[in-house]
Amino acid sequence: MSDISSLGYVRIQVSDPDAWRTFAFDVMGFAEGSGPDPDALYLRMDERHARIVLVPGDVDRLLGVGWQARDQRALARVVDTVEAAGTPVERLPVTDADERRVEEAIRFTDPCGTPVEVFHGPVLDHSPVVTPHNSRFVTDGLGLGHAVLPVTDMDAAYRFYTEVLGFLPRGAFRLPTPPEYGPMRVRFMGVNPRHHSLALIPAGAVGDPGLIHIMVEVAGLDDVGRALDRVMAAGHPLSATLGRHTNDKMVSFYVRTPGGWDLEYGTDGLLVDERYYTAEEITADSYWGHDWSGASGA
Ligand SMILES: Cc1ccc(O)c(O)c1CC[C@@H]1C(=O)CC[C@]2(C)C(=O)CC[C@@H]12
Ligand SMILES: [Fe+2]
Repeated sequence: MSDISSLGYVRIQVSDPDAWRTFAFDVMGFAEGSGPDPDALYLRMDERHARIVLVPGDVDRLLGVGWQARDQRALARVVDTVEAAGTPVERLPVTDADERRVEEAIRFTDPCGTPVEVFHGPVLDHSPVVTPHNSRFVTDGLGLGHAVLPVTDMDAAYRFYTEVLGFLPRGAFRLPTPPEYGPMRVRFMGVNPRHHSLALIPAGAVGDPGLIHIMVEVAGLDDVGRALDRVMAAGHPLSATLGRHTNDKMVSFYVRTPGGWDLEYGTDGLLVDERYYTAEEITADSYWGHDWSGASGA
């Protein structure tokens, strides 16, 4: 198994924090978390201080994808294997670890330039998780959700995550592109029963924001439906309508965030049993729905 246990947090720079405040709390129903930066927005989902940290800045840009290791020994093994693979690793100073509300963290960039952090020892917030619309987020043992990243070199990135970091392949989706381009695949990887905590999508270049989407899971279809009602009422554009995916079986919709990337908001995700799972290639992204044509809501 991987020394990575789950997707712990994401840190993202945002150019329009005012729009984000309303979007995150009033519309998407995150609880307001806490943290040291009075200008940052802390999106809380569970007993962590924050799962999504939004830092105001000049452009919208992914600052770090934070992967959780079980303990300090697992983190030390990650340092060794990443350095042995030829990637320099930076140990974060205590002030940076404190800011992230973790005991210890490291940072490096993956082969396509995505900023990656690995940490252990999250500091918990035991106060009740009071979400504005009573949504309950599903994170126990599964992490915050999944991140989907654009990659310029799929083979290098896929090898790095699976062979260096030990992510488990959880199948692929062959994109419907003309045969002369050769096969282009979205690749999915997991580190726990959540079907995928990471997906990689082929991209010509990785420009800002450096992030395709973040998925968060809520406990029931009513949480998804009521969030969708609020999204439509607030006039946020849908990137994809409600639908059910063929691989993780999740019912979700995708809304364009003020940061120029999508938030996937879903429920009923598959829990993979590693004893029986074998990686597979899906031929459609969804059983129904997930209309990406932009006709609705945009
Ligand atoms: C196929 C799939 C299964 C489960 C997911 O959580 C998930 O995000 C996806 C990807 C959906 C979709 C796709 O397959 C084609 C390429 C798309 C449109 C993108 O560029 C972002 C989302 C991708
Ligand atoms: Fe997704």
